[in-house]
Amino acid sequence: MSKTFTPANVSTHKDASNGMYIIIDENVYDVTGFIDEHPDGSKILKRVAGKDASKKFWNYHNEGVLKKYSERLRIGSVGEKAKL
Ligand code: HEM
Repeated sequence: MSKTFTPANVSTHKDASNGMYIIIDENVYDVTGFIDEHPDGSKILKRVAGKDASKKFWNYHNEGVLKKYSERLRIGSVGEKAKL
């Protein structure tokens, strides 16, 4: 299932109480259940929860990482209007 989120909506998902979402390019990922598995640790991911992390993501990963994890973590995309 794919939803459309506004950046403002994603920004409310910044800690465990409401789930942790991050934006990479035009997509939204729910990393709540992934944070403790992240190979470089949870801290760095918690710091960008609720935000657009595209620049940082592409500093450290390649397309293959997104391909591998998209099916599990992608929950939708960023659009002008939230269709929740
Ligand atoms: C959907 C989100 C993310 C996924 C699925 C993910 C996955 C991974 C994986 C699989 C690795 C191991 C190295 C590799 O296979 O390339 C890794 C390393 C790393 N990740 Fe992430 N990551 C995510 C988001 C982020 C974000 C937002 C940041 C920074 C704010 C970050 C920072 C790092 C760093 C610094 C490393 C270590 C790179 C290195 O050793 O060269 N990651 N991540």
